[in-house]
This record gives sequence, structure tokens and C-alpha cells, in this order.
Amino acid sequence: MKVVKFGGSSLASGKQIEKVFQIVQSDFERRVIVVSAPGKRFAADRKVTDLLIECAEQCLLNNDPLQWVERVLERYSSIALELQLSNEIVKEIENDLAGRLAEDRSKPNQFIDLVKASGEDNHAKLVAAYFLKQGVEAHYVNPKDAGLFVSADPGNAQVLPETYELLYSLRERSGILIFPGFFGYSKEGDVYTFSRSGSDVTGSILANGLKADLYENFTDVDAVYSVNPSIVSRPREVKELTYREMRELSYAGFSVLHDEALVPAFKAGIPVQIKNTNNPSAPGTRIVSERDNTNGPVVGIASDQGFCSIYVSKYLMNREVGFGRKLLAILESFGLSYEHIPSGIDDISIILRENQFKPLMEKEIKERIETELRTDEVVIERGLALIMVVGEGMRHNIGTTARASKALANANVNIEMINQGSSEVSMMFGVKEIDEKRAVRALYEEFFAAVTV
Ligand SMILES: Nc1ncnc2c1ncn2[C@@H]1O[C@H](COP(=O)(O)OP(=O)(O)O)[C@@H](O)[C@H]1O
Ligand SMILES: N[C@@H](CC(=O)OP(=O)(O)O)C(=O)O
Repeated sequence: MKVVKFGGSSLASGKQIEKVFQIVQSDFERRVIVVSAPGKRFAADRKVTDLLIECAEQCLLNNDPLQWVERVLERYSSIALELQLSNEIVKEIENDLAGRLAEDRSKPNQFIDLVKASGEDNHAKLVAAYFLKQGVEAHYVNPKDAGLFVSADPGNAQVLPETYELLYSLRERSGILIFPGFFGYSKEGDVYTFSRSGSDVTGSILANGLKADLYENFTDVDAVYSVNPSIVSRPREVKELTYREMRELSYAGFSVLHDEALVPAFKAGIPVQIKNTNNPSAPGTRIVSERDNTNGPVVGIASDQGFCSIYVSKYLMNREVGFGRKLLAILESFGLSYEHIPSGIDDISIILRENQFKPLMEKEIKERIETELRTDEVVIERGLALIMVVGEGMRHNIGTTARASKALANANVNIEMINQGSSEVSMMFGVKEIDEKRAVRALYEEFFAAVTV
């Protein structure tokens, strides 16, 4: 049995949903279908999830959300019209959204989650209605009834462990199950969403809970490419990746799969296949526990912007017991989480996501580090991009770091920091955001363009 997730781009219009129907029909193993909310139909379009967030925020500001409600409903009604569904489903969606908007707003983030989760919830109902109209037994499944329980963290929920066992009984249900992605229920019965793009996570949780043979993730590209196709045109396709490689790459910027979507499938040893709804006969990319090393040392290069670093130096830092703990405790007291900590004998850098590090905090944090830790120097640098060079083959291949550094030097990119890290499959370079694309292209040239595999 296969669990199959279709992303927002695969469900953005009636025409796309017809393709989805054909794909599901072409393989009887495709029994559990996870759907996202309608995504973008063209580059400048807006995702239904974004419209819903705007809608909820307007309500919280006590503004009339009507124009946003209308834009959301227009998306569903145009899809229903294309698919020749009766107006009943659109009415049902309208009532559902109105009901959510009338709910308690005293916990704003919880209210936003309730509203934004309607994107997938209502789309699952619409897709089920279309399958039924085509004469196929299909059922919408409510995540609460199925047992998908999550932590009560708005916009950042984590699955609760008991979920997996509860989901298994879905196997006994007949027909095609249409399951809304992106959200679950807390033990108190409230709706909480995963972080953005979290329908990928739902698919992986279901694949684990149902002990599926395969988790197929349908999107709008033929494969995972070795580098983001918006940076290098027509980059090399990757046929096979390990879970570890894909986790590193998706964490570092390969937005094709959510970085938390691999662990549930990995824990149950279920392979993940990335495929294209618009070209389903393309083989796609397979993500597995182990693969043959045929691609050379590097399998992919990912990058992401929006990082900053706190550089701290103090002579004999290495001899000071508890220095790292005290430093991290200061960050903890501001509610900051860190991404990486490259360090030397007398210095340490802490890399953080810039969006959580508000400019107002900056001065206070710097002062506390300077006074409480008696440091020699504290420098905060914003506007950094992190580039992750990933590949299982790197472990056995001497000289990969030297090749990467040389390629960056030749492209005139200044390396702000390097972290080989404890992960054996990746190497991280910090560069200024302005240098990001040039750096990625130079690395791609070094590890892929010039290499014949
Ligand atoms: N290395 C990569 N390989 C493939 N796609 C990538 C890569 N990096 C970024 N992407 C982007 O990910 C997009 C697919 O993810 P997403 O937009 O979330 O799809 P969906 O709507 O199916 O959830 C692609 O259209 C592509 O622009
Ligand atoms: N619709 C949600 C969840 C999701 O997974 O969407 P998509 O499959 O379009 O990335 C979002 O936009 O975040």
C-alpha cells in the first residue's frame, strides 16, 4: 500500500485535480491520499494558505475579512466549476470557514491555526467529492477521528507518539482515503498546524502509521535537482538520496520537501519517492536508507538566507569550564534557538535564524555576553547565507573541503565561516547573502558541471 501526498501546486485548479485523479487511478496501491490546500496556479498567484492567514489576521485586528474570505471561496468555487461539482460543496466550505471565523479569538495563534488549517481540510472534502462523482469510492478522513494527535504549539506542532498506532486502523477502511495535510488535533481537541509546507509531514506520519510500502510525494518538478533550479538552470537530477542527505538538503533550502518530513518514514524504513504530477512517468527521486555511491562525493548543494552570527572571542576560552553553557543560557533566556556553533580555541560563533533575533535584543544580548562572560570581543553580523554541500561520499573522499574552498576563492566569494560539523554527510559555508548565488553556482560548477558520472 502507498501513501501519496499531493502538494498545493498539484491541486491548484480543476485541471490539476483531474491529473491527480488519473495518477491515483493508475495504481491500485495508491490508497491513502494526503492533500494540501490549493497552491499557486502561476508565479504571481497566492496560495490559499496565505489568503487564510491574512484573513485570520484581519479578524484579529477587528477589520472586516470579507475580501479575503471572498478570495478564498473564489478559489474553491472556480475549482468546483471546472470539475462540474455541485454548488453544495462550495456552500459547505463557506459555512465551515464562517464557523471558524466566529470562533474564540482570545488565543490569537490558535485562532490563526484553526483558520489556516481549513485550507487543507476543505480541499480534502472537495477532492473526495470529485472522486465520488467519478464513480470511485472515496472518503474524506478527519485527522481527529483517525487519531492524528499533535502538541499544542501553534504553527509548529509536533506529532505525539501514540498517533502512529492509532493510524494503523485506517488500513481496515475501504475505498480511497482523502486525508487533509498540515494539521492535527491536540489532546484537548484543538486544531494545530505543522510549520509551513507541513503536508509533507502528514504524509510521512501516515506512511509510518499505516506501515505503507512507499510514501510518494507528488510535486511540480521531475526530480530533486542537485541544486535549486532557480539558481542554476536545468541542474542535474538526483536519482537516489539517503534520508540523511535529503534531511540536510531540505533543512538547508531544498524546499521541495519539508525537512521534518523524513524522520517518520525513515523510522519505519519506508522509502520516499518524489514525483511530478505534471509528468508522472518520469522516475523521480528515491530517498532510501542506503544508496550506491555513484555521484562522486557531493550529491547536492543547498543554500538559504536569513541567518546571523554572534562571534565571541576570549583568550583561553578553551580552559574555562562552563563557558559554552553560560553563553547558551543567555540566548535561552531570550527564547532563541541556534542552528550551528562553529568554534576554535579562543572563539566561538553562534549561528541563528535572523527572524527570531530582533534588532532590539541585539544590544542587550551583546552587553550581557560582554559583562557576564568578560569576553574580549563580541561581533554580531547579519545578512548571512548558509550553503550546505551534502553527500555520503564526502566521508571517503579526501580533499572535498579544499575543492570547495578553492572554487569559492576563484569566484571571489569571501567565506565568513566553515563548519564541517559532526554530521558526516555535510559541510557548511557561511557567506554574505549578496554572494549566495555566485557561491552556489561556483560550487555546482566544481562538483557537477565539470564532472561526467
Ligand atoms: N533542489 C531542488 N530540486 C527540486 N525542486 C526544488 C529544489 N530546490 C527548490 N525547489 C523548488 O521546490 C518546488 C516544489 O516544492 P513546493 O513548491 O513546496 O511544491 P508543492 O506545491 O508540491 O508542495 C519546485 O517547484 C522548486 O522550485
Ligand atoms: N498549505 C500549507 C501546507 C503545505 O504543505 O502546502 P504545500 O504542499 O503547497 O507546500 C502551506 O502552504 O504551508
